[in-house]
Amino acid sequence: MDAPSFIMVTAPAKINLYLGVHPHKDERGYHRVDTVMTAIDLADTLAIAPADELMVRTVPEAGFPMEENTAYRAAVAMGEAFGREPRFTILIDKHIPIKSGLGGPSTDAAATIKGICHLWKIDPADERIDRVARSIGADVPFFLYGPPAYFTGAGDVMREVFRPLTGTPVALVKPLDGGVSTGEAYAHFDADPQDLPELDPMLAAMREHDEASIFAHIGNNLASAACALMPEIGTIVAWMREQPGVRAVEVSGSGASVFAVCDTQMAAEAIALSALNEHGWWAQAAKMEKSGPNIVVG
Ligand SMILES: C[C@](O)(CO)[C@H](O)COP(=O)(O)OP(=O)(O)OC[C@H]1O[C@@H](n2ccc(N)nc2=O)[C@H](O)[C@@H]1O
Ligand SMILES: Nc1ncnc2c1ncn2[C@@H]1O[C@H](COP(=O)(O)OP(=O)(O)OP(=O)(O)O)[C@@H](O)[C@H]1O
Repeated sequence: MDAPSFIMVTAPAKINLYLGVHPHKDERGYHRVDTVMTAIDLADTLAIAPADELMVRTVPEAGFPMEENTAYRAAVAMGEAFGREPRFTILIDKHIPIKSGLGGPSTDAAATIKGICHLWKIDPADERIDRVARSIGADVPFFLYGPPAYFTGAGDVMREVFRPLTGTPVALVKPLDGGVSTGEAYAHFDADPQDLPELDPMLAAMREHDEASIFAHIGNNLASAACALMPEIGTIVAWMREQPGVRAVEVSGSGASVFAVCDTQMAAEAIALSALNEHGWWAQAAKMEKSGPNIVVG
């Protein structure tokens, strides 16, 4: 059988089990951040095929120019880093909502980088890859590594990898329309900085794979900026805390999504259903995953 003329790459979302934003910034204006992230099984899918020129399309259609798409920017950056022309058609099936704090733009970029590595037969461990990833966005390196991990620097420097929490159920809920822009959330944080949640107990719990302790130490000091920019997020947090079968609730990254770690998949699905039916919010049940983007065809 002939090899397929395209590859398919899954691009899973993430949630931040811990996010601690420090008040000081680096020379680029990026905040120092400590974060523990895990991938989840809500995913975009990318089809990447060799073509005459670089073209990126999304379904549903994006309301911004293709050149601004992180997948396009990642392909251009790969071309520059490896001295080749990135001639591909990239079709992205979008399932991860935009401005949701679930890392959609970043995972699409990481999936593009992994896909191009595969097509150009580049070792993904090549040192140029990490630089390309960081040039697209702070969350992109996480998606290249995959398992739950502790990142520091601007949230783009990997410090420690942990055992996956694969299969742990989560309910995701966000306001139906709109979201929070990451840049605006950080700007709001500067105007009203918040204390750091405790990091060491979370890292110890991740090392010991102690689920009860991990979920007891979930925290995010960017959450109040997200809630200030979009007060409905605070309503969702309070509502989710009252739902049965919930172990922990937190805003993911810069919002607008809120996640609840649940006892069972059924509890996560019941929460998603009530959020949708009773409040008209966007909602989805998901599970924690063990890796970032994966090539599934090709
Ligand atoms: C909120 C998180 O998702 C938590 O994982 C990340 O910190 C954000 O990662 P991201 O979406 O990949 O962010 P980027 O696209 O790199 O940055 C968007 C904007 O957020 C702000 N930003 C981002 C990361 C960081 N450590 N400090 C910042 O101040 C900057 O204004 C930047 O222009
Ligand atoms: N592949 C992509 N998918 C979605 N949005 C993209 C993509 N590429 C670029 N964008 C731009 O990114 C903007 C959203 O980025 P932003 O970082 O604010 O939100 P996010 O979806 O919450 O991502 P994150 O969780 O990484 O912070 C969109 O409004 C759009 O203009």
